[in-house]
Amino acid sequence: MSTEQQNERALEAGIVTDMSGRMTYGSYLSLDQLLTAQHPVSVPEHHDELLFIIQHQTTELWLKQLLHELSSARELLASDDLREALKRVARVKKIQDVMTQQWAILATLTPTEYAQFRGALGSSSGFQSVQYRAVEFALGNKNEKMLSVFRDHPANLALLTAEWEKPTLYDEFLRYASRRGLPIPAEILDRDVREPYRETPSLVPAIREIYQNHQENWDLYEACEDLVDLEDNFQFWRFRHLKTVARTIGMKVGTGGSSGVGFLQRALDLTFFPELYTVRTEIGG
Ligand code: HEM
Ligand SMILES: N[C@@H](CC(=O)c1ccccc1NC=O)C(=O)O
Repeated sequence: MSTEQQNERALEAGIVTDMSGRMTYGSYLSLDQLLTAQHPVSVPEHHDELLFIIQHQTTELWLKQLLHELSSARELLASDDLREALKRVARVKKIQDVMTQQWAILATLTPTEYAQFRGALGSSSGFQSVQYRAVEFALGNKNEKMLSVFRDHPANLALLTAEWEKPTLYDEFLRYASRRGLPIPAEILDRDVREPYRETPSLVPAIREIYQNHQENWDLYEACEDLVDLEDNFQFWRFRHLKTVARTIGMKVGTGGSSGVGFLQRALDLTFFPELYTVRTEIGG
């Protein structure tokens, strides 16, 4: 009887099994490091703490990719390549979908289970995620006060300070639109990019022009809708976080010292691209 008939696949003669001195799957991906970087702190170790760690680590990996794509999108806009920039944004949107869906896994953690190891987490909190904060900054939610959280970690402080000083994705988009001849006001083009982006009524006519004459401005029109998708997706992530927190710790204060649910609720009032929403009120008269 052949091995196939015994429900076992035969290895082909060409398949490399002597890996000595070669690049391997594990070495290329640094799996020895990645898969030994889960260190539960509960004593005795709680079964569900591994899930809690992996959910955060996978999110951090995706945040790293988001930063990579967003930085590239900004650079492409600065070099007038809107089409390529929108490819980056398309990928960002897909990653956001995965990050939002991922909450469903952590939602299987019951309040009783979480309470059994929450105490071991001390004052650590997602509030201290430097990559999350960098993504918020890249999208326009700048907040100088956040830098102090990282004052004891020079590399993180440097990463976030660099992000704080950079124009946001929206800044780069509006600069590009200005170069394309749209009437972007000087107060936008000259704004201090370290400040949170604030709604600017004098920008609305330029956005209205894009939406009203969308056939003539098709790529800009598409870009605006992509940005709205991106903001939508970001809010979905925030909302799932809030709802997961509510079902897991109720109205308890957070380990990071905030009020918890109330603090997260207020993040839902923040907007990255306010004029893209304002224009909707005016469309169609
Ligand atoms: C049971 C699971 C979770 C609970 C109970 C929880 C709870 C909280 C609370 C209460 C805060 C407010 C800050 C504080 O006082 O601690 C917070 C902030 C935060 N958490 Fe979580 N969290 C959970 C899971 C996650 C996961 C999986 C991530 C993914 C990285 C995450 C990322 C964040 C971020 C980025 C913030 C800051 C949000 C902001 O500044 O608006 N959290 N979380
Ligand atoms: N802030 C959470 C703890 C928490 O979720 C957490 C703890 C350490 C590292 C990341 C976390 N995730 C989100 O805040 C709490 O208050 O229970």
